[in-house]
Amino acid sequence: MDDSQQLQQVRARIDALDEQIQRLLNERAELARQTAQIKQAAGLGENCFRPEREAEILRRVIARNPGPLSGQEMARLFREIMSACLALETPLMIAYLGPEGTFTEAAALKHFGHSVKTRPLIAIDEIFREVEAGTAHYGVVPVENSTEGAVTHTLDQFLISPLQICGEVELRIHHHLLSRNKALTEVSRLYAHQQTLAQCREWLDAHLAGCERIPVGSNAEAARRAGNESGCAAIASDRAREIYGLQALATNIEDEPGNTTRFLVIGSQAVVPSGNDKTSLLLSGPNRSGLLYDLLRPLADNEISMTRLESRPSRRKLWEYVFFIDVEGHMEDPKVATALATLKDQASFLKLLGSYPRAVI
Ligand SMILES: C=C(O[C@@H]1C=C(C(=O)O)C=C[C@H]1O)C(=O)O
Repeated sequence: MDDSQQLQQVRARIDALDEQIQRLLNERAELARQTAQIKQAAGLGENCFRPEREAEILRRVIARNPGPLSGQEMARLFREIMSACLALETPLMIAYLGPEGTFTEAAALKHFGHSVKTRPLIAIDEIFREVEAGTAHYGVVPVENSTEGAVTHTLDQFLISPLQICGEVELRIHHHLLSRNKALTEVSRLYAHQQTLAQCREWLDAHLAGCERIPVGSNAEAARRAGNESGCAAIASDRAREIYGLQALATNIEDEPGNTTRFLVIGSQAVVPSGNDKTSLLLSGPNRSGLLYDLLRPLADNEISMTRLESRPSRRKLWEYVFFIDVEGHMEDPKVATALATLKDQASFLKLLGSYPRAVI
């Protein structure tokens, strides 16, 4: 058998497999549709998205995957399959911190897949309002960056919003220097979001020391401006480069190679346990010595691991703070429930922001 015959044979096998995969996908879609009908008949609401079920499916895909495709790659494919199946019913509407081309858009698509509808909004409080009003099923907002820390606008919204956290997304962030101009020497003004300027400070000091740095609302907005003005550049993503037709004068200019942003998915749904969850809460008490120690003791006593602690001004009294705490486990897990019951007695203010599956992909 010569090479071309061999190739033909292998291709014929691929074609046969593709046919099977396609048939199975449609069979799966039909079953997903049936579950949606059962849920609707049972009065479980028109939104059929189940974060805990999707997280379980993705974890199982990774655990049983023999390769050669990597577990993460396979999970991404299944992410899209579930997204398409769900869109057969009411496609989800996801509000995110825009404009188009932001990392928050990338995070929203990573979490929900590409079969959802998305709506870019220009401020974090607008996303909360849109989801509260029910015009979007979920919202996606940034909450912390591994280099620069908390996104305080998001934390402050949780003080006043009734929404729950339904999920988290982690995204590796790569920043590029984008411009209409062809050389670094032609650039005298630089636009980017404040956090991004901070994440690239060392690179900018070394390569664009004399350039004016102008903070703007988002990196996508920076890219839009760089597309309209000569002699300026933006720091933004590769997606923003495509959208605004810019050239990359330098790539991956973030100071920390592991630069990662964590996003939260907000909605009005309480998520049931998935088997690997986190719980977020807000705590505060009257300012006195040992307050934080006392507030954290019930967690330690119940062997609950805290993954994050952030403090913000309470906005009620000068030098009084609220603590944002993330712990491992679901609020229905016995140990977490015991700790929360004790905390409720001790803190003057306790607000549960939600339990949700840990990020899988
Ligand atoms: C199919 C269901 O509903 C939705 C679709 C899923 C899927 O395609 O696998 C999984 C969870 C839900 O978001 C279900 O609950 O089983």
